[in-house]
Amino acid sequence: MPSLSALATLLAFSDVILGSPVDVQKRKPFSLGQVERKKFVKHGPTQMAKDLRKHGVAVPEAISIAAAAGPNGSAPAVPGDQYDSLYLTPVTVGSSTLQLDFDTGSSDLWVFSSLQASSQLTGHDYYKVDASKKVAGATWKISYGDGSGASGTVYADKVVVGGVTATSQAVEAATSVSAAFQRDTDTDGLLGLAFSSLNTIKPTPSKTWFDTIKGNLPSPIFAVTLKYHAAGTYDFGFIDKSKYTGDITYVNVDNSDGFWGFTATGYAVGTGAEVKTSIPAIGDTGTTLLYLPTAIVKAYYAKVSGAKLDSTNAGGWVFPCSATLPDFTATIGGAKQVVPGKYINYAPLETGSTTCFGGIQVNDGLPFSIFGDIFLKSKYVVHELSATPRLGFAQQ
Ligand SMILES: Cc1noc(C)c1CN(C)Cc1cc2n(n1)CCN(c1cc(N)ncn1)C2
Repeated sequence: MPSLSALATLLAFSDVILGSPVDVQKRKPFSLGQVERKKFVKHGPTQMAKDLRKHGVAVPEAISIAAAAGPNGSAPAVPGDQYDSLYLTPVTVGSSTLQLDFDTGSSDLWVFSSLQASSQLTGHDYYKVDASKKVAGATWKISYGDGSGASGTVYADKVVVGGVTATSQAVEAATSVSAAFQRDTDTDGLLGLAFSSLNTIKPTPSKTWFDTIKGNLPSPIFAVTLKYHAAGTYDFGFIDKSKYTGDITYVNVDNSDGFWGFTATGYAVGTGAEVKTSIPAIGDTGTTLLYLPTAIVKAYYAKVSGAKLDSTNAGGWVFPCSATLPDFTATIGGAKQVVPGKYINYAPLETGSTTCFGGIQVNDGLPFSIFGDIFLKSKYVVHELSATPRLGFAQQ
């Protein structure tokens, strides 16, 4: 077994020793300016593993183990309230540690900041901006599906998640946030994990944190393990077999609109037969519920005693909190993904109410279905940001 230093030497001359055939174009002499990459901290074994793989050389176990222990990271996803309305993860931004909502349905890393009126900051941790890090002329403004939103200016600063550091990440410092965010004193901002094409910074969009650091991971992946009324994890750069059962089923992603898009091919309610139908959808950790076509939602609540659509008072499908809810199954990549019925009771309409709001609601007005937290919290979901992006689903 060659030593790590021997492998380092090997790799230092890998282009020569491995003799990878090089197709040298006949061209005029030219020189390429070297620009040092400052964006992240390198990890030797990870780089070795990548270089060996690039040249088709089997990666020795010692390197694989060292790489797996490399700059990959794991961070907790803690429910923001007793109903799993959202999940929060600690992130170091500059010199502040903030609780951010990791959102695979958007692509801005924005934070409450010292630029806001102090009245907006009550109950929040916030980013203390450093004028020397301001990105001149850059602004941002984001609006979400529920009408909430925020806007502000941009700073280039250190952002650390689960021990993985981006040394100069675009940090979107809020100058103003909507009332919903002001009221939600648990959330100090969002960290977007959709595709960078959705980033709202003007005049030049920036990369998401994951896009910034993915090249320094053993693999360009992150895995989402949200849990029912419990803390889960966001893992970066590795797959943790202890977090799922059975196999991971992969599907190709359509990211043409910047989302983690996929198509489910059928559904079932409870023990009923599968109904084969195409369900265009996105995975979205920033959305609380599971939004589906009206026909599917009606078929589901037809099996719930006392369920009704109360658009006026409740804004959706409700049922007696005592109701027994059937499981919901979506077929994705040929695999049956089951959501336990009890996960589909989101919350009482208000504290003490005996009427509960459904975790499955209609996707009216949306161009696709949204597989939000109600679906995700029974799954282990691998997000692979490779040349052809993929999603992998497994049962927790
Ligand atoms: C939500 C929520 N529910 O109960 C509480 C508390 C909250 C958080 N609170 C009200 C404030 C808030 C509003 C939003 N968020 N947080 C997260 C981003 N939002 C998204 C993301 C996305 N991918 N898709 C749609 N909207 C809207």
